[in-house]
Amino acid sequence: MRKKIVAGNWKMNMTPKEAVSLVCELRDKFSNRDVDVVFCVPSIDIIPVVDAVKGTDIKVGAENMHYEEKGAYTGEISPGMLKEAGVDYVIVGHSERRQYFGEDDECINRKVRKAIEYGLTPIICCGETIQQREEGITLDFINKQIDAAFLQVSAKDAMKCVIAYEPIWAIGTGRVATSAQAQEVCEAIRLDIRKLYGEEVASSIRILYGGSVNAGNAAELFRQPDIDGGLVGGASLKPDFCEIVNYNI
Ligand SMILES: O=C[C@H](O)COP(=O)(O)O
Repeated sequence: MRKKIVAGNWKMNMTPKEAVSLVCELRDKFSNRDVDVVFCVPSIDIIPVVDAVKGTDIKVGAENMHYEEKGAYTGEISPGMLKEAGVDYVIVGHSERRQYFGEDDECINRKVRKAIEYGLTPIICCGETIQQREEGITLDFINKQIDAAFLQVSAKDAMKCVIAYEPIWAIGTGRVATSAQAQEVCEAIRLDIRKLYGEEVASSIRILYGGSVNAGNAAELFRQPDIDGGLVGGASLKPDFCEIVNYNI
C-alpha cells in the first residue's frame, strides 16, 4: 500500500515572515496520518520553515536546485546546501522551469541523479501542453519525459523518487483534469516505470497529480488507483491545503 503525499509548491510566493506565519497557522491542522505532508518553498524560506515544522512530521522541499555541487553559478543553490538546511524533497523539472528557464530533459536527468546522490527525494514533474493533448500525443510525450528523467537511475534509486503528472493546461488555470484523464496518464506512467524497472518499482513508486487541485476536487482525484496524492500550487498558500491533506477525514 503506497502512502499518499500532498506537497505544496509555493512557487515565488511568501516572504520569510509570511512563510512562518502560514506554517504556524497550518501545522497543527493536518490530522491525516495516511498522508505525508511536504512544503516546497522558495530558497529564502527554507531555513525558517524547517525551524517552524520542527517537532512535527511535516517535511520541507525545495522548488529547484543546481545539478553541480559548487562553483561559479550565480544565484543558484546546491544539493549540499539544501541537505544541510534540512530539506528532504526537491521539485525537479516543473513545467515553469522548463518553459521560463530553458531546462531540458538532460538537465532534469542530471538534477534527478544529483538529488538522489545527496539523499534528497526528487519530485519529478512531467506534463503535456493543450496542443499535445489535442493532437493525441499525450501518453507518448509523457513517456519520453519519464524515460529521459530516469536515464542512468538504478531500480533501487528509482523506487525512492516521486513523479508528479501536471498537465500544463491545468496549472493555475482552475481547469482541473478530470479524474479519468488524470488516472489514465498516471496509469500510463506506472506502466512505463514497469517497463523500465519491473513490478516492484512500479508498484511502490508514488505518482502525484498536479494542476488546479483544491479542497473540492482532491478526494475524487486521490481515490484513483494510480494517483498517490497531489502537487498543489495556489491552494497550498491557504487553509485549503489542510482540507486537501485531510481529504478523506
Ligand atoms: O506545482 C504545482 C502546480 O504547478 C499546480 O499549480 P496549481 O495548483 O496552482 O494549478
